[in-house]
Amino acid sequence: MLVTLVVNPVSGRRQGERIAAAAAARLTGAGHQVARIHSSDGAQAREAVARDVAAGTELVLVVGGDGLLHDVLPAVAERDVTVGLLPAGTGNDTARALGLPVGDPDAALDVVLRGRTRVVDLASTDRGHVVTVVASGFDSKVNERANAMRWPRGNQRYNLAILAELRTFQPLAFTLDLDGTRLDTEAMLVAVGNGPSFGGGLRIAEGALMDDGLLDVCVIRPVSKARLVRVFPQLYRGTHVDLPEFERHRVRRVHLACPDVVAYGDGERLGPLPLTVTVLERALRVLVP
Ligand SMILES: Nc1ncnc2c1ncn2[C@@H]1O[C@H](COP(=O)(O)OP(=O)(O)OP(=O)(O)O)[C@@H](O)[C@H]1O
Repeated sequence: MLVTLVVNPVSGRRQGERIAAAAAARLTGAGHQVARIHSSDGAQAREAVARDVAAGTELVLVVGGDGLLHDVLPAVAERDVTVGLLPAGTGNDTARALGLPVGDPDAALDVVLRGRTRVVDLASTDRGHVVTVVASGFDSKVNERANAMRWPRGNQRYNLAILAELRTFQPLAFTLDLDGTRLDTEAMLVAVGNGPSFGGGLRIAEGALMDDGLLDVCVIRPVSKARLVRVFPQLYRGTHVDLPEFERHRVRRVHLACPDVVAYGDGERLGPLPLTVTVLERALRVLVP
């Protein structure tokens, strides 16, 4: 089989190179022909993948996190090619949603070599496709703050940004269009889930299925800051969906508007609202356990 290996050397704790080298050796040993893409950013990676897909590669193996897959989605969505994932990122929410082993590159490569495919939907916007969650509100304000900080690095930066945002955050006035029905609502955040989780296992859209032809629009209505801090851990279990402040709408298309709020998709900055998100059914063929 003709395999394209695309690697983000800076994903996670810079483990991409090591995982990619081991994968290339095993794939070659199993008789596959492996072409490695060398890129220094996501846009270059996307262009190179698009070239390989046009030239007939059969499998695009993505070694990185949600961000790298997000970057190459336009080159593989709705194309006659299969995508394999070797999770090497920080969050790896796509891999989690697909039930792939996270933190065990050998086991992830076993999945690739066994080759069971699943066809999943994508969330489509005019700023690219998203495979997991489009999020806007409290979380995107935290992201904006963290991205503007030079210090400290890693998780500590996010923790500081959360504390700073908690001090000033006020519920936001969203206007949503849900398959043609308008909803004006105050919210802490609005997340549009194709998959269930973002941010490394925060199951904000618990119950979202990646192949149901629908997007789960999840609204967290205003809660006090003390309650927000108290219920936050429930996001890791997905049990927040039973709270009275949680509201869900399953739709094919949603338009989100809210002044001074940006949206993130797959953890990458999509830009300021307004934004329309539409389900793109059966758009990605991916290897799963
Ligand atoms: N070849 C590359 N060189 C440098 N940066 C890249 C490359 N490919 C992608 N990137 C960028 O690196 C950033 C992080 O990518 P990635 O998602 O792979 O890792 P992560 O952030 O550690 O994981 P996750 O998104 O799962 O938390 C993304 O913004 C992506 O655009």
